[in-house]
Amino acid sequence: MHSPGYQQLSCPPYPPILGGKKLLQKMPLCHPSGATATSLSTDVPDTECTGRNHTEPPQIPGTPSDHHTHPPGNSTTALRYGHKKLPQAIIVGVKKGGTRAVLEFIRVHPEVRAMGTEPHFFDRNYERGLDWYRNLMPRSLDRQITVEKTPSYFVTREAPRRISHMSPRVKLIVVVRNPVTRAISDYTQTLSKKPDIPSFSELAFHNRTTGEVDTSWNAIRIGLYALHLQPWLNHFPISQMHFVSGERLITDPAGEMARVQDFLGLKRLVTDKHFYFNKTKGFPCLKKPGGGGAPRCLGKSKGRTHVQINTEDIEQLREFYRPHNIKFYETVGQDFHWE
Ligand SMILES: Nc1ncnc2c1ncn2[C@@H]1O[C@H](COP(=O)(O)OS(=O)(=O)O)[C@@H](OP(=O)(O)O)[C@H]1O
Repeated sequence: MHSPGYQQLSCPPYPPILGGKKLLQKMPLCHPSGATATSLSTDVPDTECTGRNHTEPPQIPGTPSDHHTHPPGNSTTALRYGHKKLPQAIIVGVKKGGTRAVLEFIRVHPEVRAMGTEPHFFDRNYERGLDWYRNLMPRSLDRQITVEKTPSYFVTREAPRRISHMSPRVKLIVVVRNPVTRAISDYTQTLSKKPDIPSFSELAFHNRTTGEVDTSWNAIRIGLYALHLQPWLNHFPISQMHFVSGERLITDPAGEMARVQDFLGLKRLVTDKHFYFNKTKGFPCLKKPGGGGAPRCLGKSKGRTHVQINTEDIEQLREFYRPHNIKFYETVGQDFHWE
């Protein structure tokens, strides 16, 4: 996890919120003390190392530090001679899909510069303007592309219009995962912060006996991918969107990242040589390039043990999502095999 300094928050505690479901909706995020932004996400590049502690320093927008990036060979050059650009590619979703893994893996590429934290510009900070947004980005050389990730964009109604207004040619990456597993992952995360919330089943179903699913609960609603995709298609051709399988990202990270690099028009430099399977974590992790130093796994909040949910509930949710999944597969022309 992050260092204590990273976790220190400068805003007051939230007022008590009544009702379990509200507790599970996204609340405005506090920011690390000293940050000038009010709503940068706490989903930071919380990579952990095998062998030594490798916590990254806090990101303070607008300061000329290089912690936005991992150090590929030419990052120093980019820092000295580069300039801040609006992103040419954005990982727009989905929450708990595997977005941090894609960002950390793609930023290994020497032609990629990435912002480490989530700026939440197109949902929470839009009124701050494009100059504010650009200033958050790391410096990059002309040939390098700038990438950011904010998974809540995918379910933000205004985001497609706002993003296309910024740049109609921006490339969009969506990391999708079985919506049932995604919902359980989302709930597990909330439960870890608020242990007193109602059970998953109480929140997921209006009526447990009839199996009527409560689509107003965010953890369920986010998984209606076909629904959320429609507004994007009013602003972007589907060819400008790339869908990463959150499942394959775990079983074959190099394969998924090859497709991401192709989509971004990058040479396939992030390959199977960069990954190893960490048995303790149960996930692929990054090898340290050149063999020196420690390898890097994502942090403890990535790859949590999920809350146990009874099989009938899971089966009912699978049934519920099936037609939505099929519509999604048809729209994107790809079968993710979530049945
Ligand atoms: N290599 C690797 N290491 C660790 N975790 C990995 C990896 N690849 C994918 N994942 C999956 O990423 C899930 C978290 O998704 P996100 O990063 O999108 O979460 S967040 O929305 O930013 O909070 C996280 O979900 P949980 O397993 O539920 O914790 C992981 O399953």
